[in-house]
Amino acid sequence: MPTATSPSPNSARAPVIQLSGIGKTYRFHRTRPGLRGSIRDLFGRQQSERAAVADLDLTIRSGEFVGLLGRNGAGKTTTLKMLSGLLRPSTGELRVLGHEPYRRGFDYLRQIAIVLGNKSMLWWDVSTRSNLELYEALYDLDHRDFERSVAELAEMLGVADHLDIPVRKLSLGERMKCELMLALVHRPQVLFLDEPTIGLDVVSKAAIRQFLAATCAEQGTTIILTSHDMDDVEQLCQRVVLIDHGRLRFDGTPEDLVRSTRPRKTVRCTFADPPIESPAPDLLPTGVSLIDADPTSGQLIFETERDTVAELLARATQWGGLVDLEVRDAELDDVMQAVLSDMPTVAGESAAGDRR
Ligand SMILES: Nc1ncnc2c1ncn2[C@@H]1O[C@H](COP(=O)(O)OP(=O)(O)OP(=O)(O)O)[C@@H](O)[C@H]1O
Repeated sequence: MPTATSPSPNSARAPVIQLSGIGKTYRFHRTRPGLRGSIRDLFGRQQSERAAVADLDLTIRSGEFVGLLGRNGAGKTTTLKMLSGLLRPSTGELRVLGHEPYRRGFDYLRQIAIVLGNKSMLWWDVSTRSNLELYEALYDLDHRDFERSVAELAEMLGVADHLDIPVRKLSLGERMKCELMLALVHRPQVLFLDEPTIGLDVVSKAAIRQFLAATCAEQGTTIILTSHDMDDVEQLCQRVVLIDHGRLRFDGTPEDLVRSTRPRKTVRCTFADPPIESPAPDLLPTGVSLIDADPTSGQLIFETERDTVAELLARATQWGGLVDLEVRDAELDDVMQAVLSDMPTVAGESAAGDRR
């Protein structure tokens, strides 16, 4: 399990988001089971608390596209909610664009946007255009700038034909694109995305990823994304921040995460006529292992240290009949699976007092 943090590749740019010792503890009450339990609850409820985020230090710079990763319950949404001002941190100092987000000052809100994949910000009974016009009034946008933004966003997202249809009649993919339009119509500097591609088909996912990549690259928008879809992360994020039980476990590039977790390379050799199914270990360079052999397709798959790849390729060429080969790092998906299954599953909950 990697614990190291590596410096951001964008360290020359201005910090936009700064978290120092940020923690969030939820307080809630537990209900007792059964009728007797409900009656006892009337006279005093069991209080509990859960530390969802603890001691988080992080700096994110202008124009970065950062993936906030972790398994279910790791504290990603809580972190995004603190960043966007929906929640106030219990401890620590948090600044986004120089503002304390929880104050929800208008100056701050007009510079950010949040898109929650499982919660709509659009008003369902009216069209997307009406929703956009509401935002135009809310943010007091210049009408010509607004029209230009709407036209550009609609073209980039391919939703020009859907703008005048009531939101409830849109498909999930169409609605998600309209959610993004609504979030970006006032040209925010920072965009928070919580699972924006959840439940979408491959075509819609690809369109949204392309749009987000262009928004970050062309507009310079700083984007923080949480997603369980590692293709989102691999294709979009220059940096990944891995949290577990609300604590920072890794901060670096996706490539660094892969290398520090699964440093070995996979070499897939395809032979016209597979020469060996289970090669004797002395046929392979030291440190190379055969992890799969498929005589039907003629494929042999090896795992090897980086510096043994060339030697393995030289041997494979000598075996004859080599028609194709592929050398690659482990997939981010496999890496995340390895990293997450490595982490202990303790619940960060404690009784805060029992007012019986
Ligand atoms: N309002 C709340 N009251 C009490 N506990 C909460 C509340 N909201 C979240 N939690 C708890 O805080 C922890 C972190 O939740 P959070 O939603 O931030 O996780 P997450 O990483 O976004 O998970 P997922 O990937 O499943 O969305 C979880 O254990 C969750 O049960």
